[in-house]
Amino acid sequence: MSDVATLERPKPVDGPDVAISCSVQKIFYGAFLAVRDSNVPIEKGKITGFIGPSGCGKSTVLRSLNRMNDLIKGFRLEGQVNFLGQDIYGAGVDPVVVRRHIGMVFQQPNPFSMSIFDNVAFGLRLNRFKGDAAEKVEHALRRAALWDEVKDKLKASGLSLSGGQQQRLCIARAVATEPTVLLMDEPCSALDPIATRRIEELMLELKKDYTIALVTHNMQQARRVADVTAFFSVDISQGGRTGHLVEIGDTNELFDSPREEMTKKYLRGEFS
Ligand SMILES: Nc1ncnc2c1ncn2[C@@H]1O[C@H](COP(=O)(O)OP(=O)(O)OP(=O)(O)O)[C@@H](O)[C@H]1O
Repeated sequence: MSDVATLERPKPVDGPDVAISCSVQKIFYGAFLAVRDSNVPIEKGKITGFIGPSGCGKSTVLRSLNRMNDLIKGFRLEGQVNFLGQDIYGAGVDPVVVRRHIGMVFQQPNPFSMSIFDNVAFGLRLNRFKGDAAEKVEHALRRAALWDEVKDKLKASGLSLSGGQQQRLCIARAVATEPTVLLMDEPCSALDPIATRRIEELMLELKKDYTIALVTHNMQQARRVADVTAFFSVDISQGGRTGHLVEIGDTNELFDSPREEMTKKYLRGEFS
């Protein structure tokens, strides 16, 4: 019998401390069952890290939290994702509005080919912001710990910045619209160790104002920054490759005394 078969189905978690209650029964890409049975509460004011082997569905689940997967042909979610009690997949819910409240930072820094200022102001314009854009842009750049480095060259192209600066620019762009939650999909994987540390410090700073969900390949990074860690794995027992949540809990507890045998094996490096 596989480890998977012995696991109980986790129960959906909701409540006043939960910003996003994610209750996935199944996620398909076309006919392919990519993720099953994964209930992942994203707690307010905390960093929740998603770890697990390649292909276990970390990014798929993360992108489901703000309907980013809607853009992928064949994507289908069975289950429910509630943001502050509202079903984000409910009839009449505008995904653009969802993404204003639940922003995203991607693996590769992806500034637009426009000035530093315009990169940050982009989301404001998209959301028809009528107030003082300069003030908002400065505030966002300060929140992303980039202001001092770019304040004298706001008209320079965002693409002229270093990789680490570009990623902080993308974080500034994401926070400019004042979201409640930030989804970060391996935000440091393209960065050197110094730029990575900088982003990690920034995440710890940002969690004072934002709830964060973070996909990371780097278990040490999860240990350093995540308050809560969700471990996903891949079920190959039925001939497929379906990802699923194995366990979620306090980061130190998950790393030091995991409940599930599969988590123990992964942490011991027995599979990757
Ligand atoms: N756009 C897509 N179309 C079809 N299948 C996809 C798509 N995106 C992901 N998948 C598949 O869904 C499964 C989960 O992928 P996902 O990227 O979510 O995993 P992951 O845990 O984030 O992987 P990694 O750590 O390698 O980035 C994989 O089998 C992957 O091949």
